[in-house]
Amino acid sequence: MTLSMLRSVVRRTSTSGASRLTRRQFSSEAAPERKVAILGAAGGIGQPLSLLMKLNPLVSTLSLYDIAGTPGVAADVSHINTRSQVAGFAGEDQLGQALEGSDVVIIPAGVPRKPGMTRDDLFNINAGIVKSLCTAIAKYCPNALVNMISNPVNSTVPIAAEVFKKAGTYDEKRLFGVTTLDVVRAKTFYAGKAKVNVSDVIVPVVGGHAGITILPLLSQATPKANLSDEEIVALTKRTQDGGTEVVEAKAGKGSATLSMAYAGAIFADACLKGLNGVPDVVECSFVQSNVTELPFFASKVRLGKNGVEEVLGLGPLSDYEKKGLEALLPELKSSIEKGIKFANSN
Ligand SMILES: NC(=O)c1ccc[n+]([C@@H]2O[C@H](COP(=O)([O-])OP(=O)(O)OC[C@H]3O[C@@H](n4cnc5c(N)ncnc54)[C@H](O)[C@@H]3O)[C@@H](O)[C@H]2O)c1
Ligand SMILES: O=C(O)C[C@H](O)C(=O)O
Repeated sequence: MTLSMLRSVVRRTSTSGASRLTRRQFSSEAAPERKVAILGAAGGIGQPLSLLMKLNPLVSTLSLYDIAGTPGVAADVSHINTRSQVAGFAGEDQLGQALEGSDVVIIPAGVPRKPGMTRDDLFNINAGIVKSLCTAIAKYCPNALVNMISNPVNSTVPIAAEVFKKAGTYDEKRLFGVTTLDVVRAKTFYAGKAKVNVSDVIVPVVGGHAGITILPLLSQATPKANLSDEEIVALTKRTQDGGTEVVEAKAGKGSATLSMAYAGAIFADACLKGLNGVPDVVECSFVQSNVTELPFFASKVRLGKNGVEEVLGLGPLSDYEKKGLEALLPELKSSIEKGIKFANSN
């Protein structure tokens, strides 16, 4: 892959074409100073995500944090010929320094699934990791936009919200569960079935980020295609099971890392564009929401200078999607409640 191909990754968005404007609007010299911190930067997602964020011209400082291994990752990516200055931080005593002044904090820290596990099986380990990292975010960069990748996202986002509430720093506009990989998958699978160019495809994915809580709205997919009901069901299920497809193929060696780094880079890029005032930046994300009766829900979100500018509604749903929505609410509710309970009792 050439450098220009890699760079083009960060110029794309999954639900909005508007973000393609960025490189025209901000040359790297004119773009504001932006610090991005990656927590878990030495991991399977963290390393390729560090590479992709190093290629993003909107980043001026890239801060790579992990419990170990980050000085090496930082030294490696720092030799790449792009704008940002890179620094690696390892161990808890360097976490504050890693976070201070961050505009965007991306969190892929935590354990991944093995075959046979659900994302919820990661809760016991990852909930504690997320809680301690968010406690540090509240202390060292309370105004940062937080991009939560660590699973189970349906619970880790509510945990983060509770930690920030307790610290008195919670701003619902600044907390995001990263569900971009579901959109990336839905686009790829839809493009294959509809026989259209994937770069032209738009598919919103709503709900949450686990199994049936992932609901691609294929009735709203464009370019339009004449797919049968069976094809819609199969595409929905494949999108819902996309993570498991990768976990099984990796056969014990973890879950999606490369496609997740791609998705995480798209979402972080959208956050930076929003912060920089680029208009009409829209991505799907799991955020505090009034779209359903649940306190958190993934849907299209307009990003702006303060983070979430507007949580967009669902739009018209097919009967199949209405049933999918009804079915996902109880599971999503219980995952959200589990996160809230953990944060308040530990
Ligand atoms: N949201 C999504 O769509 C999505 C997609 C893929 C994976 N994930 C999740 O992302 C997480 C990471 O996956 P991975 O494949 O990169 O795992 P990995 O094990 O390869 O890397 C995780 C990294 O986190 C680090 N870490 C652990 N505790 C930490 C702490 N307290 N502070 C900082 N870093 C810490 C580890 O040292 C490791 O380097 C998993 O929970 C996985 O389920 C989410
Ligand atoms: O499936 C997983 O465990 C990782 C991630 O949530 C994914 O969707 O790939």
